[in-house]
Amino acid sequence: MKNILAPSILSADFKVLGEQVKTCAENGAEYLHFDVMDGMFVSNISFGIPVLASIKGAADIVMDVHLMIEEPIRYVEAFHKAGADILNVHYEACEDVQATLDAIHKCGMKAGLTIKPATPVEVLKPYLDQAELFLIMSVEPGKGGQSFIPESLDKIRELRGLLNEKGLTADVEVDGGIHLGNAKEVLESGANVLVAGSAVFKDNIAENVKGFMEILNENE
Ligand SMILES: O=C(CO)[C@H](O)[C@H](O)COP(=O)(O)O
Ligand SMILES: [Fe+2]
Repeated sequence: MKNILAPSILSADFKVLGEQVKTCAENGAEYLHFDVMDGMFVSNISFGIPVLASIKGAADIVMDVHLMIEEPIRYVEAFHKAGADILNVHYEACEDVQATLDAIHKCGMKAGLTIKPATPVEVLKPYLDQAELFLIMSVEPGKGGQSFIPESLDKIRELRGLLNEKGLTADVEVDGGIHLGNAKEVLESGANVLVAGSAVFKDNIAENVKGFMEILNENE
């Protein structure tokens, strides 16, 4: 299973966003994690459709969009048009999860289904063959720079186990509090896509991405 780094631009320097995205891609990051917050599902507001459309051309990288918004089905088409490749929606934010995943697929995007730290993996069972990616939040969604919740490791193991039982090879992505010191154990638990915001965009971005790529490649 391919291991992938998804730098979260929530911690980027927006004055030079395009350059920083290019640095991530040039040093091995394959996904760019794009956190959208609506001030309702989470209390913060981040950025949205025009920013995505604008950075789409900055580098050759898969746009992995994490929608922390209520009723994301309303915006599926708009994010597709702006350049999303993978659209992650929260289980907790959808009135009709299946209809939302279907809408994402209808536009030709990959679907990601996301759960918050307090939501059990069990709720994903009906959708295991309905999404290409499952995102386990390892912090409370809403802001970057928080500490990894250790119980997330059990959730990752449980989810990978359920997928394996069914012979499914979906991406298991983990988001929140990931750094060079805990990346290996997150991968060993069964994740293959690591989101990292503050650990990538502090100090030397190229060196940080290279450090993650080394761990990702060693643990494939
Ligand atoms: O979805 C998110 C927050 O809601 C971010 O993707 C996440 O927190 C990444 O930031 P960091 O690596 O600094 O924890
Ligand atoms: Fe995120």
